Amino acid sequence: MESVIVAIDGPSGTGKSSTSKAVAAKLGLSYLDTGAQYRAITWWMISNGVDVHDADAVANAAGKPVIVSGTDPARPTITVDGADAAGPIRTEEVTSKVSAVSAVPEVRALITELQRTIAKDAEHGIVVEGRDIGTTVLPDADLKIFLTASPEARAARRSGELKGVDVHATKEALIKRDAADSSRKTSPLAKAGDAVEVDTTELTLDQVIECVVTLVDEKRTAAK
Ligand SMILES: Nc1ncnc2c1ncn2[C@@H]1O[C@H](COP(=O)(O)OP(=O)(O)OP(=O)(O)O)[C@@H](O)[C@H]1O
Ligand SMILES: Nc1ccn([C@@H]2O[C@H](COP(=O)(O)O)[C@@H](O)[C@H]2O)c(=O)n1
Repeated sequence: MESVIVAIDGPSGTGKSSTSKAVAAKLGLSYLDTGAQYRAITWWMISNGVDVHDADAVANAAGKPVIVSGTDPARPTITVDGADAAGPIRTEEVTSKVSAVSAVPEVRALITELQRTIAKDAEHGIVVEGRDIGTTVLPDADLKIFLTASPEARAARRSGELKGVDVHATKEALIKRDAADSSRKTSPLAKAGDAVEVDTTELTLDQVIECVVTLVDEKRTAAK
């Protein structure tokens, strides 16, 4: 198996981005952060005065922004209408509104199409991380991983990133976002039936990376 497609899904803060970037870099693969794309379209909606809780308004505007993702794991990029969106998509406002926008079927249809095109064009293969990659976007991925971790571990990790942020409030916000993402009708956050579940609660990031690299190697060996 020359080119390999790896799907990594899971709830917020389980280590999807950190793991996917490192695995892609180690194996010479491309990397796609699909959460960044949903954040980018949310940022565009906010910036253009679209009420994110009005699903019809979001659906009508969904085709307007041009979202481009750079897939080098050493320097992933995201632009909206040509402007760098890497900073603005990480604000508290975008984080609190992204689940409403990502639940709109028209948004998901457009972004899913974009994701499939990027995966198809990745010459050496790609690691794609998100919530519905193994179930919907790339159901034929060579390897599917579903990362989990306790809410306490995830909140502690996030609070470590954002100095001075209250761990309890962070935990509640994570739980709320996961509940919204898991309960939406279209393509909810879910583990694919054939995904390997890795509980990262007691693992270091390096151990998780090693685990995924080993699983990819096993797949490649089995395919020879
Ligand atoms: N196994 C681990 N042990 C300790 N810290 C970790 C581990 N995995 C990731 N982290 C840290 O946890 C934080 C969240 O990780 P990351 O952004 O990769 O999660 P995520 O699943 O992509 O989150 P989100 O879905 O919200 O974007 C980062 O600061 C990262 O360095
Ligand atoms: N495949 C995906 C990926 C993400 N989402 C939505 O985007 C939000 C932000 O994701 P992060 O990984 O950057 O935290 C997430 O909460 C989902 O609402 C999605 O729907 N599908």
